[in-house]
Amino acid sequence: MAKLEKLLENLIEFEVLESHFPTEVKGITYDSRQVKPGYIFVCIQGFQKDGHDFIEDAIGNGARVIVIEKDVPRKPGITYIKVKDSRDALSRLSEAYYDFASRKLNLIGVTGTNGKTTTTYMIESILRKANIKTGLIGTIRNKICDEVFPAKRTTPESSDLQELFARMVKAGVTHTVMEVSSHALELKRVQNFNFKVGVFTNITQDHLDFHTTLENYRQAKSKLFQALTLDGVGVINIDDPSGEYMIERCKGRVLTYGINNKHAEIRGSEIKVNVNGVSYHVTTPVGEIRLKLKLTGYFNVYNSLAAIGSGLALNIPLEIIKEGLESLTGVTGRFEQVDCGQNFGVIVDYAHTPDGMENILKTAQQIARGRKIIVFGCGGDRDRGKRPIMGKIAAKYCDLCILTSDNPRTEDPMQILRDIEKGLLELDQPVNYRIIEDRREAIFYAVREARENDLVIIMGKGHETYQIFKDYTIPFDDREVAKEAIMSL
Ligand SMILES: CC(=O)N[C@H]1[C@@H](OP(=O)(O)OP(=O)(O)OC[C@H]2O[C@@H](n3ccc(=O)[nH]c3=O)[C@H](O)[C@@H]2O)O[C@H](CO)[C@@H](O)[C@@H]1O[C@H](C)C(=O)N[C@@H](C)C(=O)N[C@H](CCC(=O)O)C(=O)O
Ligand SMILES: Nc1ncnc2c1ncn2[C@@H]1O[C@H](COP(=O)(O)OP(=O)(O)OP(=O)(O)O)[C@@H](O)[C@H]1O
Ligand SMILES: N[C@H](CCC[C@H](N)C(=O)O)C(=O)O
Ligand SMILES: [Mg+2]
Repeated sequence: MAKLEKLLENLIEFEVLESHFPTEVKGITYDSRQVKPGYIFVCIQGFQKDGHDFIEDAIGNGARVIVIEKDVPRKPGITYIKVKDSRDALSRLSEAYYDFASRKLNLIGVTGTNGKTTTTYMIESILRKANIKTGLIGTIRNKICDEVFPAKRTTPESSDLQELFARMVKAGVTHTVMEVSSHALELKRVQNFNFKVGVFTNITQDHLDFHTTLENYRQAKSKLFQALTLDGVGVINIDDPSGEYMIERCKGRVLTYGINNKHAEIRGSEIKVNVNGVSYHVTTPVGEIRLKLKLTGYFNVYNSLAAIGSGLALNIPLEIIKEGLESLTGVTGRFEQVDCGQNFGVIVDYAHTPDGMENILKTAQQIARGRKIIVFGCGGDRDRGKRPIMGKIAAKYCDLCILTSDNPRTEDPMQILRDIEKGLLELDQPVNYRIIEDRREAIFYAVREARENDLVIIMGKGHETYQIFKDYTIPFDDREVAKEAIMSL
């Protein structure tokens, strides 16, 4: 509970159009359906809907303070506050409502097209090894110490974040590691936050439906490095073509990592990838270590170098960093093996971008002893440009490609598959492929086709336990379906 007057001290540029002070505030939200008595309702003009259209619902649910960007008919007994930017106001009001919880935590933010979830898991493991009480926010789940909470999106809305932070502070958490998506940076979900560490993994094509150009996408990502604390550190991949761009925009100290660039301060070498993991050597400004990760793939060396940089930025000893990384056994739905004793391999992975896919298939090539069979699709209502590119990559690396639905959302599933097929057919060589729209059938088909030593890669949905169609969502878990398919042999 807080006094509205107190919260308004944290707002800039606002006008109280109608006031009924003093007002006790019992919560704050941007969604009329979440309003409870005594809540502030902040109206956001979104991409699909306009929050101003739901003011009546919000008042019906008990909102007594309405934050607006444009003029609306007023009702007696209700306080109306007009602001220039509702998303900014949401962030500022909730920051004050939750007693500036974000400032009481050491925030470690990870951004980049691929590797955010994996890197946050690695950093969490290091922090825990150092006996630090941690919070985690990301695609798979949110965590406060050992307590797990479901995640709706990669980076929640600002008020939901502040609420989580407040619970973290209450639980004694001192460090919070979070994924910071480009949507979050663009839509001000992390506006006014100060990050102690900002990590840049990489930028490759994705989300052009939202950002329209790669330049806008890159610029959105760079905002994380402008939001560092004065003593903050930007941990930046300088093998990535956008690394330099992030360095130029980094407000704090820079710590670079890489494999190819000999100027990288944290540098991996002597990399050996095998089916159960990867081993390599790392030089850092404070010493050298040999590492044996239980996660496989060349790309995971990059993720771990980012995690090492974060650990060093937080003054964690190298030995503890090594222990933290080596004790991580895997990340749900990322190169996860499904083993029911069958004589071929089955991997479930979350690659959903051309770069992620290429990385996984290169790893598959390094470890596979037989044919590679891929089952994948692309999400609807997301970047359409990546579809043919992914088709082409699949055809280049795999002996059999099975195109199937991912989350079609509001799009026609067959149209998505035809978009992928276009790329698949661009290759000069003949491609062995099938289109099976139903994902369950597709997985069963792949498993039935697999012979001894083959590798079936079921890609794109990883940890997801649902499939989203236009008008409904069904429970769906690639790992469970793969098990059923194997057991049916
Ligand atoms: C493009 C995008 O990110 N959109 C998000 C954004 O939508 P929006 O602001 O346009 O909102 P809107 O749906 O048009 O509605 C406008 C306002 O009316 C409100 N409303 C709406 C209906 C109602 O009955 N009552 C009501 O008050 C809404 O709560 C909202 O405040 O804010 C909404 C509320 O928080 C989000 O649900 C919505 O996420 C959509 C569903 C989404 O799919 N987002 C994805 C793309 C996303 O954010 N992904 C990133 C990263 C992905 C990655 O890691 O690769 C993520 O961080 O998860
Ligand atoms: N550093 C990396 N470079 C390229 N591909 C990667 C990297 N790390 C992971 N991947 C691939 O991308 C997939 C997603 O990885 P992860 O979940 O860690 O990324 P993310 O950035 O959190 O994704 P999202 O944008 O959905 O939150 C993995 O399953 C793997 O196939
Ligand atoms: N966080 C990513 C995940 C995509 C995963 C894929 N299964 C899809 O639904 O497109 C996104 O929202 O673009
Ligand atoms: Mg993620």
